[in-house]
This record gives sequence, C-alpha cells and structure tokens, in this order.
Amino acid sequence: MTDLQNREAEISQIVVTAAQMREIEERIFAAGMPVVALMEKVAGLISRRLEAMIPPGKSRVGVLVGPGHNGGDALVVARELHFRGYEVWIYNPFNKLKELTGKHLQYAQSLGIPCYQAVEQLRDCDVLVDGLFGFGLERKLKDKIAVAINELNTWKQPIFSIDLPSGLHTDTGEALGTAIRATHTFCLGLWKLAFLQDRALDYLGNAELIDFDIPIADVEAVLKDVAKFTRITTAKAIANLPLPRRPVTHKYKEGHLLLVCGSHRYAGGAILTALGARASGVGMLSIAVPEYLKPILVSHLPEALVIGCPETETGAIAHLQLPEKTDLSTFDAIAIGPGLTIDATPIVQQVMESKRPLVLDADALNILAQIGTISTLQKRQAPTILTPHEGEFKRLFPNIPDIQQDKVKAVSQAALQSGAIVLLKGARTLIANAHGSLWLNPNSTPALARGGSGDVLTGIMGGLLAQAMKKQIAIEEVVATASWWHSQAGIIAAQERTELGVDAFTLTQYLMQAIVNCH
Ligand SMILES: NC(=O)C1=CN([C@@H]2O[C@H](COP(=O)(O)OP(=O)(O)OC[C@H]3O[C@@H](n4cnc5c(N)ncnc54)[C@H](OP(=O)(O)O)[C@@H]3O)[C@@H](O)[C@H]2O)[C@@H](O)CC1
Ligand SMILES: Nc1ncnc2c1ncn2[C@@H]1O[C@H](COP(=O)(O)OP(=O)(O)O)[C@@H](O)[C@H]1O
Ligand SMILES: [K+]
Repeated sequence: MTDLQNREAEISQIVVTAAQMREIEERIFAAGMPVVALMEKVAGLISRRLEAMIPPGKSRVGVLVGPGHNGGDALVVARELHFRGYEVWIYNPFNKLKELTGKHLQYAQSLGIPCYQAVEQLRDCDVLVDGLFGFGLERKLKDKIAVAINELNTWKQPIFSIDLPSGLHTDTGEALGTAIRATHTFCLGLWKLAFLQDRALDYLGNAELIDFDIPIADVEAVLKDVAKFTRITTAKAIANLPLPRRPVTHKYKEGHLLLVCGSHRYAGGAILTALGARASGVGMLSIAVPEYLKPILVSHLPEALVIGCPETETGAIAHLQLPEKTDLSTFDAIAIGPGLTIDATPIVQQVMESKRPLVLDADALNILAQIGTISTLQKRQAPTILTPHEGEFKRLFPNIPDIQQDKVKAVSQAALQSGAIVLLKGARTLIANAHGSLWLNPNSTPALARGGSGDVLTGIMGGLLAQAMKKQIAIEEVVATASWWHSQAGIIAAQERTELGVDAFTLTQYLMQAIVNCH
C-alpha cells in the first residue's frame, strides 16, 4: 500500500466526538496553521466536489449561511461557485456572525451575490448547500430558524450539507429541535459519531468524508487515553477473515463450532443459523437440536454433525446429549439461542458453565435475562458475546433506561456492567467491550429488517469465532467482522434483488459473494 492508501485506511476507521474534533483542531491551530487558511482549504475541497456533482451553466445554487464557522465554510463555497460560473443566492437570517464569517459575507456581497433573510427567496434554486450549523451546535433550534428548516425540508431540490446536516447533534445524532434532511453530507476531516447512529440516518443522505490532511499524530495525541470508537471498514474486516488458510491443516484445526438452536415451533431458525455458520468456513460444525428436527437439519446440511437431543413437552431441547467422549470443552466456540424458545432454560444454564467462548442470541438472551444477566455472566470464565436487538437489550439490562436517548452510552454501560462483548442490533449496529471501546458498522441496508436475518448473523459469528480461537484475532474484531459480512451480503443482495428480495435464506446465499467481491 502507498502512504496515501495507508492514510485513507487509517482515517476511515477513526470516529470522534465534537469535543475531540475541537481538541484536534486546536492542536493544528496551535502548531501554526491559520484558521483562515484551514477554512479556505476545507471549503475549497467542498467546492470542487460540488462542481463535480452540480451541472454547471444553468444551475442556481442556494447557500444557507449560519453564524459560526460552518457558515464561513458555506460562504467560501458560495464565492468559489460564483467564480466558477454558477448563479449563487445566499440565505442568512442572523444579525450576529463570528468575525471570520462576517468578513466572508461582506466580500460575497461586494461581489454582487444576492443575500436574503427570508428562506422563501431560495425556493427556486436548483440545489441547496447547507452551512447553517456544524459541530458547534449544542442548543436546541427554535423560532425563525427552526421554521425555516422545516420549510426547507418540504422542498424537493437536493441539499448538500457541510460537515453535518444542520440541527443534528454531532455525538448523539439527535435532531436538536429540527434538522436539515440532506441528500448528501460532506463530513469534514474525521467521521463524527452522529454518522454511525440510527437516529441520524433519515437526515444524512449519502455521507462522504472530506479528508483535509489532519496529521495522524494530532489525532493519536487526542485519542490516546480515551475510549476508542472504531468504524468497521472493509479492509479491516477482510484482514480479519480466516484467510488464507495454511496449506497443512485439517478440519479440527479450522475450528469446531457447536450450535444449540431450534424447537418444534422454530425449526427454521436452526437452519438459518447453521447456513450462516457454514458460510464462515468453519472446519467442523456440530448442531444440537431437538431430536425431531434432526432429519430436517441433516437434509439441509449434510456435512454437519447433527446432535438430536431429548425434548421437553413443548418441543424445546430438554438437555444436551452430546456424543460419547464429547463434552463442551471439545468445541472451540458455542453459539446458542435462535429458535430455542424460553422453555430451554436448563440448557442455557449448562452452556453458560462451559469455559468456551460463547455467543448468546435470541431466546438464550431472554433466558439469561430471567436467570439474571449480571450474576450469571460474572461466573463465566470465558468470553461471552451478547447480540440483542433493542427489545432483548431492555430485558437484559432493565437498569439502563435511556437506550433511545443515547445508544452508544447504553451499549457501553451494558458491556461494562456485564463484562461481555455486547452487539446491539439496529440499522447501524454498535459493538462495545468492557474496556470502553466501541466498534460501529457504517454501512448496511434496511433489506435486513426481516425475520431470521439475525439468526444468520449468529451463525457467521459463531463460525468465525471458532476459527479465530486457533489464530491471534481479538474477539471484538471477530464480532465486528461478522457484522460487516452480514451487512455486506445484505447490501449486495439488495442491489441485485431490491430491498424486498432479501429474505434470510436468500441472504445466506450471498455471503460468499460478499467476500469474493473483495478479493
Ligand atoms: N475551527 C475551524 O476553523 C474549522 C471549522 N470548520 C467548520 O466550522 C464548524 C464549526 O464552527 P463553529 O465552532 O463556529 O460552530 P458552528 O457549527 O458553525 O455553529 C455554532 C454557531 O451557531 C450558534 N448557535 C448555536 N446554537 C444555536 C441556536 N440554537 N440557534 C442559533 N444559533 C446557534 C453559535 O452561537 P452562540 O452559541 O455563540 O450563540 C455559533 O455561532 C465545523 O462544523 C466546520 O464546518 C472547518 O472549516 C474546518 C476548520
Ligand atoms: N433498518 C435496518 N438496516 C440495517 N440492518 C437492519 C435493519 N433492521 C434490522 N437490521 C439487521 O437485521 C438483523 C435482525 O436481527 P434480529 O432482530 O435478531 O432478527 P431475527 O431474530 O428475526 O433473526 C440485525 O443484524 C439487524 O442489525
Ligand atoms: K451544516
């Protein structure tokens, strides 16, 4: 890789809060870079991107200007587009501007660029550029500016937001009163936390990072002693796949996974989980299911060792009946939960006692919540991964009340309290460990919002985990890689089949394509 590619790979993984971004910028200014020069550089980069995206000639560009440096960026963009031959109109309803922003406004007006205080004046513009507020916004928007943003959101033209859609909180992604619904957002310098949060997705449009050469040393200096947020990238995920295989190997060296899943009521969950595990390439796959399901599983996965277990009256697994000379320590990893039903409590308790890395999903999480999340996990002597959706999360951690307010905080607290690695499912999945670090999955598709798609994730994760136990890959990276793989398969399947065409079984059929495409 060239130095430039290395930088791109490194920068694309970093995620910062508003306070961290400000600290990084302050270091750059303290080192001698003038604020004016940085604004000129950043806005120059945005202008060039806009010139490539907005047809020249007949386009009228409306530029929304706020009181701070986000407005300053917007005014430099307005000036540059004016000189490139676009017709530019400015909206600025503020009486008090930061000094630099005021100077840029004065110059733009001296060039004859019209400037309006009423947003309606910009209604006929072909494109809008939003520079109202950036990472400096902390107070709720109200009155005239909130009304203006709500009005703008009813218009049809594309909106390009500078740094982030005005109104969004940089860290939580919450709309502070209201926020611009952008078509495209230019995130400046480093990815801000808001870009990886579910609640921001309706506002961001296509998000693009504009790298303006922040020295990595400054980023490292600021992030050195704090909990890290890592954006999961394709390059990192691919590097953490168990590829290439060593030439001299055998099936048990490539990981042995035990899946515990299924019931009379939920047979399909077991099949989907197993198909996810199959795609992971795991060396040996054992699947414990109720006796009644054994023939069905064998017919779908002839390569797997299917263990038929005694059943409860309701058709759940009553207890694990492993083959002779086998106990739970035989396996490199265990994944338990999909389709179990709540009647499988004894088996969850049994598996929790094993000293093997464990993925708990679905009903295993509901059972864990019933038997006591924290007290049970405290007794574990091996790593545990919990993969709840929001409902399961609330049952597991009833003492964490404000999950909606701040999911990043909630999932971090859950990991801290439980000592487990917690993957909170959603439109943008979050993963936290007990040391305060977080991994965020930036790309996914609503095509995955379908019954059974989480079961596939559990299978992939279990399979990767079993293989990772034979190698030197951190478990958090395995979890992040599984989440990436799941989403990528969904994205590719949705591209080929639309967002309606990605049922969970179909998803399993795209898992290989997702990684073949990257090699
Ligand atoms: N540092 C740099 O040189 C670089 C920064 N860059 C750019 O600067 C942006 C950050 O600039 P920023 O810090 O000036 O804050 P910004 O986001 O423009 O908004 C804050 C302003 O809004 C005001 N305000 C707040 N709440 C309000 C409300 N509810 N209703 C009304 N007003 C409200 C607040 O006023 P005050 O709180 O003082 O009343 C303040 O004036 C960043 O996102 C990026 O685009 C890049 O060019 C790279 C170089
Ligand atoms: N809107 C969405 N965008 C992206 N991914 C989604 C969306 N909704 C759900 N998903 C993903 O789909 C999966 C659903 O899992 P889960 O809720 O456990 O379903 P099930 O139990 O039916 O298998 C999770 O990995 C989740 O992150
Ligand atoms: K903005």
